[in-house]
Amino acid sequence: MNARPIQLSEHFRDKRWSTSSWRTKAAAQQPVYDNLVDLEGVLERLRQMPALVRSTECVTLRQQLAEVANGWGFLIHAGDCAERFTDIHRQELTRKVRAMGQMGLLIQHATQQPVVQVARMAGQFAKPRSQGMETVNGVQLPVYRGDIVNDVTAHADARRSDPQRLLQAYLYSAAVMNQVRALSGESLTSLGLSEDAWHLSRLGELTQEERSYRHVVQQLTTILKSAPDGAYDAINLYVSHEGLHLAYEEALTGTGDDHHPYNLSTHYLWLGERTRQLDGAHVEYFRGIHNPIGVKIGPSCKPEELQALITQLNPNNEPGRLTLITRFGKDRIAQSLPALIGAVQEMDARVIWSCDPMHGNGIVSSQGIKTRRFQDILSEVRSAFDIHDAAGSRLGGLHLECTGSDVTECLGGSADIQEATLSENYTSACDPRLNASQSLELVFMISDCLQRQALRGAYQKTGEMREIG
Ligand SMILES: O=C[C@H](O)[C@H](O)COP(=O)(O)O
Ligand SMILES: C=C(OP(=O)(O)O)C(=O)O
Ligand SMILES: [Mn+2]
Repeated sequence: MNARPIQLSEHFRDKRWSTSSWRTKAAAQQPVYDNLVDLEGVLERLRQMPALVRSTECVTLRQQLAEVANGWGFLIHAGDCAERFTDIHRQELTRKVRAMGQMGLLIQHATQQPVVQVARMAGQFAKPRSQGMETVNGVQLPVYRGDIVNDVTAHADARRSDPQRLLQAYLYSAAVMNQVRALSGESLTSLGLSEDAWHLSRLGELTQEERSYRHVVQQLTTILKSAPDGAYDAINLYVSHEGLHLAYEEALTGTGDDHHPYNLSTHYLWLGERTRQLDGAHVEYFRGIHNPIGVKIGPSCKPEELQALITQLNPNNEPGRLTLITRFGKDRIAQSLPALIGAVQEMDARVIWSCDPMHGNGIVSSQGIKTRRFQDILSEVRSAFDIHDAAGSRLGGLHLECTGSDVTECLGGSADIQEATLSENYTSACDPRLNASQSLELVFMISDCLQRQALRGAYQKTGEMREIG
């Protein structure tokens, strides 16, 4: 079905876009550099650097996402809150790719539909912050803004914005991308899917839920054993990051094979909750690139504002171009989401709805550590499914902060992480991530919602109608 173009306001139609037109607008959350000559030198070097992705890969991802927007398939978008240069480590990367693949397999098993996997990886180095300054041990310091800007160490020198980090971020992204590409097309099984990798050995006294998780893993293991190598579990991972540091993004924007502008440092970019001002520099940059994009939507977003954002970011109403990533918090989703769904339905906008159950559920432990409760995260995802179902809409994606190793950053889950043990292996430099077992558990615990949705009647696969269930 061809989507109806959305009416662009005159205000917008008149404006010419270029890779640098964002510079005429107010840009939130940008670092301040004290040496602009150094900065310009680094940006010039970045402009000469090879692309990290091909525009044709972005087009393929857009096509796969178009299927999801049309009701066929599911998007899993997940990874670190902030990648760190020092965490870029061969085995750690393999664990992250494996965890993504395992979540993908569980979703595919529940829905019997394709899963599109996009990692927050190979460039997720820039962080927007609530405050510009913080006090550590009585000393006022600029906040950490991600490894692309400064260092997390609580010292004035470390917190200075250093332009050389832009080049390092590019080079580390290239190194990560190289490993992602090396694993692409491999079978996930070849990365090792032992009982340990499914975190089965953790389960002690088996509850009903744990028994059925074990059963699903056994089924998957049988399917994987009988399928030809890679037929069911081939790794096909796209990469993404928040398009925050606009000078960096501009330097890595080039012309694609189809002669349109693309950000060639990543397949997919998203616009953050703190930088999606309608008249701001980030929206200006995003509207011109042809990559598939996402935009975070928090409780402050009004229906008319969402409609204006959609109009600016996807004026031709192309399915696969735009994902709305909602992040309200478990207690606010019921109040915020229905009116926004109504706004999207009113304009017949072809978007993917994705749920980020992380960023509205942050809490601080009694020892002052940033954390999130597994139960709150699960509750927001379940509510998102229910609210979309009730409104005749469809939840097409899940957006998580998680990692492939055994960190202790979020509370609860079957690993039962408590406040007292949070500091045992808390390595995130920004927000708390689900560890590998909590991630698999979360995805498993929404299998019923995924299944119900997949069986819920008619859906549209590009060009044809099919009935299931
Ligand atoms: O990842 C998201 C934001 O950068 C993060 O939640 C901001 O954290 P802050 O409120 O500690 O600045
Ligand atoms: C900054 C982030 O989220 P949000 O913009 O939703 O706060 C993030 O995804 O890490
Ligand atoms: Mn985050």
